[in-house]
Amino acid sequence: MCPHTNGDSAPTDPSQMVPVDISNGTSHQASTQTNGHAATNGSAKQRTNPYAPRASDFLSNISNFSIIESTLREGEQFANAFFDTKTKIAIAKALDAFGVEYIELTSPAASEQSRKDCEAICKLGLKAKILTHIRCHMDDARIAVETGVDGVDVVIGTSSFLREFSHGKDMAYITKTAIEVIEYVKSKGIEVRFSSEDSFRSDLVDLLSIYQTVDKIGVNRVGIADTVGCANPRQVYDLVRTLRGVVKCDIEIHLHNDTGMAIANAYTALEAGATHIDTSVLGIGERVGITPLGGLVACLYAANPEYVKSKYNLPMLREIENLVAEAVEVNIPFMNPITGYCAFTHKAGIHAKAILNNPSTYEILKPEDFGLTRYVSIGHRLTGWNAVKSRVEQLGLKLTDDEIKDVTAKIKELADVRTQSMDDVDTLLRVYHSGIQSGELAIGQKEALDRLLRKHREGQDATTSRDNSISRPASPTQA
Ligand SMILES: CC(=O)SCCNC(=O)CCNC(=O)[C@H](O)C(C)(C)COP(=O)(O)OP(=O)(O)OC[C@H]1O[C@@H](n2cnc3c(N)ncnc32)[C@H](O)[C@@H]1OP(=O)(O)O
Ligand SMILES: O=C(O)CCC(=O)C(=O)O
Ligand SMILES: [Zn+2]
Repeated sequence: MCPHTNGDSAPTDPSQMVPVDISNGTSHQASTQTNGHAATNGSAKQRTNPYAPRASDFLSNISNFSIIESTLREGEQFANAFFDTKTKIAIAKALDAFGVEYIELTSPAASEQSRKDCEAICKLGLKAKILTHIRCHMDDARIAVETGVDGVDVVIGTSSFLREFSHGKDMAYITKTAIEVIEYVKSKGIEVRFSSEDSFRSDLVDLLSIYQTVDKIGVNRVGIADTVGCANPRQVYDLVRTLRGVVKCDIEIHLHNDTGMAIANAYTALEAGATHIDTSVLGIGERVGITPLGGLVACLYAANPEYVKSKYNLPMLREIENLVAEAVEVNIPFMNPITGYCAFTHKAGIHAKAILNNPSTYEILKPEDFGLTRYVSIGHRLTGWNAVKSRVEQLGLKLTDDEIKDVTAKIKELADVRTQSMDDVDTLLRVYHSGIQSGELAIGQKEALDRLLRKHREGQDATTSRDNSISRPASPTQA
């Protein structure tokens, strides 16, 4: 496996982790769901979460949205990205199998190979609709409609920065060209979207006026773009909501992550009435990229798990992220939602105890819904006797609670020097258990325990060196 990618969301040394068996009646399923947040069934009284998404909000599309997956367009703008045809096809097929509604491809005007790749992906017969992304220009539009795409995403900058320093056109020219391009694409019987680049630094009157114009001529969607990642959730809510009152067509949003707001802004856009969200796998794109597919899915799953599970093949997420990470030669970030390597590993004793009783205490996402495993880490000084007890039971050892507390103290003493591997902990538990069984050990007899551990280690060293002398095979190079 590529060193950059993830095998599971567990730390690289699984020997330090206890996989938690959720089939023992302590799973999320044993709890009840309240607005996507699980509440315990036991003595704890259930209350409605006042901060949960309000189903009564008639504008909200939290449970009614489409993803426009732009790894093969915005993602190709990531500094490290080069996708050959085979890789593009593999990514497109994986995204389709995951269930995204749209796949957006680089402009066929960018290069001859980009055009051929666009045609090749259109011919795959995927369920997802294939879009390409072009400048607001008739030359690009003519090339795009010939590729076989299901729709064309048209964009042009409307902020004074871009009008002055990018294309140099005024709003009258932009509006006239937009109408020409939209009508042309529509005449070919395919979808068309019009987007203003750098929307959050554009004049609101200019924006609403051009969106209203293109809505009237029958554009399928209008797009808002936070091209420089400057927007905050409140600004996103205000702009989307205002636009919702002005156009009848769908509303797409494209959010850059320069200030870390891309997921929160996407969520807010849906609450305000946006219908389509742009994503890329791992968020790759220009600079630090855009709303990541995995992070958005995590956020929307937390709001409505059943809806998200019904739309997308969630266990595929890890595979898709690994595919793209490998293609662009980056690591999966350790703090990535869902697939970050510690995303479902619990460490502190207080957390571990509660998780073992009911995973919903410290998890908003169920690892099993993403084909992943929950782990409890116990070989460290923050561990507690409840976590150790769970391991004792997994190993089939019989110890009283007081004995488990006693051996937990030993784990902490050892872990004050260095973190103990799972093998270290298991050995200690077994030695402790056999000492208790044989009567060589009683609670609190630290020296006796140290003696037993030393004896065990010496016995092991002897076995290992005997084994080595008998069975160590000659290495291939020596043969
Ligand atoms: C915010 C975004 O991510 S938008 C999408 C970005 N995507 C891309 O840029 C796709 C890859 N780009 C390319 O391959 C090339 O830039 C091409 C083929 C599109 C254009 O290449 P060139 O003709 O060599 O122009 P260059 O890239 O230097 O400059 C962009 C040109 O497009 C014009 N332009 C920029 N944005 C737009 C727009 N939205 N609509 C119409 N024209 C535009 C500029 O004025 C400039 O025109 P000029 O040739 O008269 O100076
Ligand atoms: O077409 C769009 O809506 C967005 C274009 C883009 O990538 C951006 O503005 O950052
Ligand atoms: Zn972008």
